[in-house]
Amino acid sequence: MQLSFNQNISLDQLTNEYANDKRVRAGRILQPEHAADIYTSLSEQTSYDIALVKDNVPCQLTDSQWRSLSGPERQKIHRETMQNASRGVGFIYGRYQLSSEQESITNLRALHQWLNSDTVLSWVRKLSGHQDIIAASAQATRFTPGQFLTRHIDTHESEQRRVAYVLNFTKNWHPDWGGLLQFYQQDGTPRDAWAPGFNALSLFDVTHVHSVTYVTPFALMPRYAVTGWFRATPLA
Ligand SMILES: O=C(O)CCC(=O)C(=O)O
Ligand SMILES: [Fe+2]
Repeated sequence: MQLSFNQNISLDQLTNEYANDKRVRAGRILQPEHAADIYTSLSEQTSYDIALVKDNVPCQLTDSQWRSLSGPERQKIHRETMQNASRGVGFIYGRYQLSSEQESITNLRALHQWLNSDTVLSWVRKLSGHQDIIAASAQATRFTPGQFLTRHIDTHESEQRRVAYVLNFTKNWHPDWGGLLQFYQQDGTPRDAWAPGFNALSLFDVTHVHSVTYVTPFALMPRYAVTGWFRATPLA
């Protein structure tokens, strides 16, 4: 599968919008049949680790690691996650890091290659003004009820991230289910929030303060996305 932008979107218009506030989002970004294939991969072929903060260190537990923990060990992790979150720290969500060289899930490999294509990288360079962007990292994420990612910025010293992207693959998401990409002013005052869509792209400068709000217990489906950063360093 060779991905491409949906012909109906205007990249120039998105470039102009980004200039206002270093943020832009667009629906129907990929050709619909390609978005459908990626959704199938995210919902049926991807096994997600649990990303969380354990003993004050961000880490990932595989499904089997999680299942091999005793009840009290899981409760301890849950308690730490909740205590951190009460102070606005930490996260818990499903995460699958795409391998840049040998990604085995074909549709996700195609997506990662497309994100690193000249077409996409040169557009993001133009849109953001960051001429030093040379690569895009990528991870698949799944937020299920009770999961969240607290307020943060995405700057990263060694990766030299410039622009964050979120490609959402969530059909008929109800905004009351949470899982919103919430933006904040620097002092923590909430700004606007973007609900996840299907085949929808959000792009924002890594200095924007943001979070993924708590996915409520009554959300009827997981929130799937492919996210990452356009960066000035090569992928490992
Ligand atoms: O999934 C999203 O909407 C944002 C994810 C995010 O902020 C991150 O991974 O740093
Ligand atoms: Fe982020």
